Amino acid sequence: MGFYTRKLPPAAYLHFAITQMKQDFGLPDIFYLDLWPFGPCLLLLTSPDAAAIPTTANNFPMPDVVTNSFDGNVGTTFIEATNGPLWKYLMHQLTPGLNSTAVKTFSNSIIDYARALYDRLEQCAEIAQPVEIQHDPVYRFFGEKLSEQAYKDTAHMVDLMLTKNSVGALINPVTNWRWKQEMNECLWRLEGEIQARVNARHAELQEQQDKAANTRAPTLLDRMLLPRVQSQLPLDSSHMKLILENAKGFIIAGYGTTTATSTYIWMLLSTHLEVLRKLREEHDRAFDSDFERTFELLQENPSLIKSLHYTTTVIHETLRLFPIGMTARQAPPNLTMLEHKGVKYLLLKNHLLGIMTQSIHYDPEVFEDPKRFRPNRFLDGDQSVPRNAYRPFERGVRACIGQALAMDELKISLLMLARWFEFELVDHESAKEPLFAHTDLDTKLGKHAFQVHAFTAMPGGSVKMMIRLARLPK
Ligand code: HEM
Repeated sequence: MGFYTRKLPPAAYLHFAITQMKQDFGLPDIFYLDLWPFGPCLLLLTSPDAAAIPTTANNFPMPDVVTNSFDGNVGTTFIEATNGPLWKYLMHQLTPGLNSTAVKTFSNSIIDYARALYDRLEQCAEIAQPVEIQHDPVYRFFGEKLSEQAYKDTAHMVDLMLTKNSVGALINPVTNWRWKQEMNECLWRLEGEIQARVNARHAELQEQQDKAANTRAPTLLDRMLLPRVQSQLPLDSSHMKLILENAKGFIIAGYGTTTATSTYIWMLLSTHLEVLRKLREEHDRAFDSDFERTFELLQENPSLIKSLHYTTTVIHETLRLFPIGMTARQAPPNLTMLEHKGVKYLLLKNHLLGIMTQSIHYDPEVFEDPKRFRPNRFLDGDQSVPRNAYRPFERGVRACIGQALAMDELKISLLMLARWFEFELVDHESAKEPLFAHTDLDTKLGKHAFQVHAFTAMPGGSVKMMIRLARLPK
C-alpha cells in the first residue's frame, strides 16, 4: 500500500491508491485493508453490489470515526454524525426543507446568486485576474447571507482541516497548539454570529407565530425553531446546541462540496472543448444566445432547467470522475459475518466498512472506458448505468439530503456562465506521464487531479483559472 500512497500529495484521498492497488492485483469485490497504526482496519466494498450491502440492502449506522471527526469543529449532533432517534428526529425536521419541491422555491435566489457571479467574472475577465468560483448553499439554512467574516472563517476552517489531515503536519506541539487556537477563533466568531441570528429569529417567530407557521417554504432554521415556538417550549441550551451544530454542518457540507464540484466542472470544460461546445448548443436551444434574454427566461420560468439534459450529464460525469470521498459504515454489533457471492467475511468489532465509490466509478467492467470524460454515457438516464454503480451522493436512507439543491445550483450556474466565459487553468503543473494507470487526468489537470481531504474532498493545490469573455459565433 505504501508504494501507492507515497506517490500521492500530502492529505490526498486514499481512494486513488486503493483503486490502483485493486486494479493491479485484480482484488475481489470485498477485501480487508489494515491501516494500523495510522488508521482503522477496513473492509473495503469495491463493487456496486458490495456497496449496496450496508446502504440500500440494509441501513448500517455511521461509524464512531465519522462522529468523532466532527468533534471539536462542527459538533457531534450534526445530522451526518448521528444515528438512531436523534438522526430520525433531524431527518424529519430538515429533509422536507430540501426536497425537490422546496428546492424550487430557492430558484430565484440561486439565479440572483449566479447573476452576481456572472458580474464578478465579467470584472475578472476585464482585468485578467485569476478567479475561484464559490457557491453559497449556506443561504438556504438561514434564508439570508452570512457576513463576509463568516465566509472567511469557513474557508479558513477548511484549510485548517486540510492541514490536520496531512500526515505528520501537527506532530510539533507548538504547531498543534497554534492550529487549535486558530480553529477555536474561527469557531468562536462563527458560532457567535449564528447564535445571534438564531436568537433574533426565535424572537421574531414568537411574535408572529401564525404568519410563520403558514409560510409556504420555511427555511431550515425555521423548521428547527417552529415546533418549539408552537409548543411554547423555551430555546434551551441543548436545542441551541443542536441548531448551532447543524447550521455549522450545513455551512461546511453544502459549501465545500458544491464549490469543489463546480471547480472540477470548469477545469474539465476548459480541457474538453467538444463537451463545452455541446453544452453551449444546448443552452442556445433551451434558452437564448443572449445573456439578458437567458436571464429573463430563467426568472420567468426556472423549471425550464429541467430540459437541460446534456448539462445534467456534464455534472453527473464530473461527479463520477471526482466523487467527494469515501463513505463509511459500521456493521451492527450483532453482525459477525458479511456474506457476498458465497464468500463469508469475518467482522470484528473494530472493522470499518469502506464504500469505495471511486473504485467503482473507475472500474472498466462497470463504466466503459472509465478514464474518459464522456457525459454522453449518462444520456440514456439510469438504463446506461448498472444498478448501484453511480453513487456520488451515496445511496439509501443516508444519501445526501442536499442533492436536489446541489444539482439545481450547478445547473443554473453552468447555464449562466458557460455560454459567455472561457476558462483556462493556470499554474496546475500538468504531469507528463500519469501517476496512476487508472486515471490520466493529471496530464490535463496537473496537481488538482488528486483530491485532498479537508471536511470533504476538494482539488489539491489552490486552483487558479484565467477568465476571458467568450467569442461568440454570430
Ligand atoms: C455536489 C454537491 C454534493 C455532494 C457530491 C454531496 C455528497 C454527499 C455524500 C456522498 C453524502 C453521504 C455521506 C456519508 O454517507 O457519509 C452526503 C451527505 C450529506 N449531505 Fe451532501 N453532497 C453535496 C451537497 C450538499 C449540500 C448542498 C448540502 C446541504 C445544503 C448537503 C448536505 C448533506 C447532509 C446534511 C448529509 C448527511 C445526511 C445524513 O447523514 O443523513 N450536501 N453528501
